[in-house]
Amino acid sequence: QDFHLQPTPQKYVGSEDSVSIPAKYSLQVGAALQGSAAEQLVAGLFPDAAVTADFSVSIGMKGDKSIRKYAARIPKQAEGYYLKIDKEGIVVAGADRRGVFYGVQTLVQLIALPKLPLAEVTDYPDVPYRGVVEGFYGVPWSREARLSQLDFYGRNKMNIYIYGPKDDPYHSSPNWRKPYPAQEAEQLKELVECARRNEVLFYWAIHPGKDIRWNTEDRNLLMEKFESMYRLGIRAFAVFFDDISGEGTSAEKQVELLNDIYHNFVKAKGDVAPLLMCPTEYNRLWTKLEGGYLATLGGKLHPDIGILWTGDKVVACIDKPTMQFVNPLLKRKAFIWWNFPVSDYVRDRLLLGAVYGNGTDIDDDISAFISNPMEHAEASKIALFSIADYAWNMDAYKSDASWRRAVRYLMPGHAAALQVFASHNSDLGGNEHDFRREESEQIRPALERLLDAYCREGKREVAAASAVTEECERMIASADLLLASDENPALIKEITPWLMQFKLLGEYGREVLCMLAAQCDGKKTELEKAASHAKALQVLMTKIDATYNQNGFQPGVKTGSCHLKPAFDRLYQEVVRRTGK
Ligand SMILES: CC(=O)N[C@H]1c2[nH]c(C(=O)Nc3ccccc3)c[n+]2[C@H](CO)[C@@H](O)[C@@H]1O
Repeated sequence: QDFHLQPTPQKYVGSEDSVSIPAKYSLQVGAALQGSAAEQLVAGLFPDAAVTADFSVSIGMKGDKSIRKYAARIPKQAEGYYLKIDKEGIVVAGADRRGVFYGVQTLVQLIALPKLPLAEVTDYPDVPYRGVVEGFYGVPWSREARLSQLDFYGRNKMNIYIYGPKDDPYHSSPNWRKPYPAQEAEQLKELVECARRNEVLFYWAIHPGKDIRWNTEDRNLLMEKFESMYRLGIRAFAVFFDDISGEGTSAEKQVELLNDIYHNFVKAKGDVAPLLMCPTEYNRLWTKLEGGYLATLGGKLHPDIGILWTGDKVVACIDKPTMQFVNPLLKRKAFIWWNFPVSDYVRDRLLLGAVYGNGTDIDDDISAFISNPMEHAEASKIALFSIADYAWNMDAYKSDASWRRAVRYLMPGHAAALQVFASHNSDLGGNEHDFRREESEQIRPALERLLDAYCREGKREVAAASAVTEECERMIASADLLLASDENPALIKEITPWLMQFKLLGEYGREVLCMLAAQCDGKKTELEKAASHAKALQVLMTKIDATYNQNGFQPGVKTGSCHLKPAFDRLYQEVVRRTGK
């Protein structure tokens, strides 16, 4: 099998045999699916159905007559589906509406193969809610980026998106009390419809805690804001109380507000998804058990209200002990808000590395696993692809393989080049949350051998030098290939400053290795030539760092900063020292 379904299904039984969908086929779609996203997806896949034909396509939900023969094969889990492809036809039988949609999404992937394999897929998600919270500080995503994200979530079986950009003044202070202006309102309506087409629950979050007053006026203003969002088509709501101080932090007042919203808005409307809240104490490190904040939430917040949690720290991987601490306090399964690949506290870096470190035994302990991504929407898809894979089927999750599939998914025509770039743009460097990621792992041993041999003994370890030189050549070529590519313009636009810096870093590394060779061989003229080029490249990297991405927090453009750049700088200094310059 030379393909991999995304996310990895719970059970796939395929065969080498295949079938071609004949020109004449019949199509049956269960009545309950009328107007659904699944029906729209199927209509695009099978536009020319005949009334009768030998080859039949049957798409239905549990209870539909069209798939009753397969009812027993439908998984009992919510959003599960059974998919069968044989010589006589295709069946997609879903446990529910979203399950049908996911079964059709899997069919879309199989139909895209060179040959449609005969297969049976029995599949369902491990985690009920899987998706994204646009919850970062910094430039909120654009309309185009959000539309692209929602389509991506539909294809990757993510079912939730929470709109909560910290720097949207109508989500947070000062304008959370005010309705959106007309243009923004229209864009939100458009997003809600796009989410529906992708079977994504569109949550709108409010962040009132910075200046909320616990009085009737603000209560009414908040309720009216929710009403105005409801009129835009939003049917899922959240209240965030993170990163605030003052009277907004009162657990009792937060509980009273949330329960009021639950009873008098969510239940009253009857068609609104479960209410969610982000607590002020949203991670273990900040929990003051003696203060009773979490105990108050756990004991008094209506049990149907979901409570978000970032883990043992603001930025931390999630494991069984994490959940064993928080769930008893909240008296419910926490709704995980994973602060990765968010980079709003290391804005000079791109976090393009693999998704790893979370427990694969926590599927029964969490009600959700949602990711807080980077302001770079397209680049975030590398991590989001794997988060979708992990949350759908934890047992099958293989971090590195998923990461490579994610890279290929984003740029199939330049996967090798993007993989080189991503492998050296993953660590955060020193940061306030002490959260680090692996970077440059494959070349790291050669770097260490090269450094050790030269810095300790003044020797050029030939094999290591050759490996590092080859990596520098790969860096230079990859940067050029990606900068010249028009395969994924949104991605290239986001990462161009880092690609420019990455190419310079590759050239710098190559020149430093020339310096080292010339010094070892006693070639003075070559050494001087390489040294002056390396120095010029240092100046150019400094200029890039001072020119691009000049945000007010962590300005600049860092790349290969965990192992590559430090090693090249160390070697440069050592050559200079050894030549007595
Ligand atoms: C729940 C949560 O993570 N809230 C915010 C958040 N808060 C923090 C803090 O570190 N907040 C903080 C630190 C010190 C003092 C007050 C607040 C990080 N993050 C995320 C990552 O930067 C950020 O994207 C997010 O909006």
